[in-house]
Amino acid sequence: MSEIRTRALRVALGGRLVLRDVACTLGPGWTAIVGPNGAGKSTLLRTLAGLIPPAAGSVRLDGNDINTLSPTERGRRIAWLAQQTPVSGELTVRETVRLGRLPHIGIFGSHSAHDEQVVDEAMAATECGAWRHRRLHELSGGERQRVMLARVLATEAQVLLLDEPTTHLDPPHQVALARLFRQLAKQRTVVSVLHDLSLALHADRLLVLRSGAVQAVGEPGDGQLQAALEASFDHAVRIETRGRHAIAVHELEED
Ligand SMILES: Nc1ncnc2c1ncn2[C@@H]1O[C@H](COP(=O)(O)OP(=O)(O)OP(=O)(O)O)[C@@H](O)[C@H]1O
Repeated sequence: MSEIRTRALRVALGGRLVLRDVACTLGPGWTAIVGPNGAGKSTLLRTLAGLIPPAAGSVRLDGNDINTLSPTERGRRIAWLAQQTPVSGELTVRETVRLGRLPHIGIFGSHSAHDEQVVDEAMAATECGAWRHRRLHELSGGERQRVMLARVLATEAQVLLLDEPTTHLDPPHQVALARLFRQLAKQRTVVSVLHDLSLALHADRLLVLRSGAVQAVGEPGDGQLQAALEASFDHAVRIETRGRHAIAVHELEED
C-alpha cells in the first residue's frame, strides 16, 4: 500500500500563499478532503500529484520526493482526475478509457490482452461499458464523468487523486461511487475532494482545510469533527448517525 506524506508544505499562486504549512499523511485507505470554496483543496491535490512545485516543504510518495520522479513513473503510481479533463470529444468511450493504459505502454506501444481486460473491468466498475462505441461529445455530464473515472481506474495506480469525482452524478451513482472507493481503498490509497459532507463521511478519514491550512483530520465518528467542520465553513453543521452511517445536516437559519 502506498502512502503520501507532506511536510511543512507551502504553495504560492499568483504571489499569494494558498497552502500554509500543510503536514498530513494520506493513506492507506480513503481520505476525503473537505472545506469551503477557495480553501486550497484542488491546489493540495494538484501539489500531491506533482503538478505544482511547492514553495517550501515536501511531498513524499513512499519516501520519495514526488518532484524527483519522472512523469512516466508518476503516471504509473498516481492517477489524477481533474475537475475538467481536456480529452477530445471525438474519442469514443473505449478509446478514452484506454488512455489510462498510456503510462504502461507508451504512445507507440500496443495494448496486450491484459491491458484490454483492465480497460473492460474499469468500464464495468463505473457502468459505462454499454456506451463503449459512443463519442464523448454525445454523452451527458454524468455519463462523461463515469468514463473519466474509468480512465483513472484503468491506470491501476496505487494512489488515486480525485477532484470532485461525484460532479454531475445522480444520487444512486454517487452512493455506488462511495461503495467503490471503500472497496478500492482496501488495496489502494484514495484521496478525493468532496463538497457533499454526507458522502465524505463514508471515507476512512476527513481532512478539513480552511484558508490553506489543515483545520483537522478525523474519522467520521470523531467527536471533534463537527466543531472542525463548523469552524472551517463558518456555518452550523450537525453530524447525525443513521443506522451504520453518519450524515451531515446543514442548519438553515430562520427568516
Ligand atoms: N492559478 C492561480 N493563480 C492565482 N490564484 C489561484 C490560482 N488557482 C487558484 N488560486 C487561488 O487559490 C485559492 C485556492 O484555490 P483552490 O482551487 O485550491 O480552492 P478549492 O478549495 O479547491 O476551491 P473550490 O471548492 O471552489 O473548488 C483560491 O483563493 C484561488 O482563488
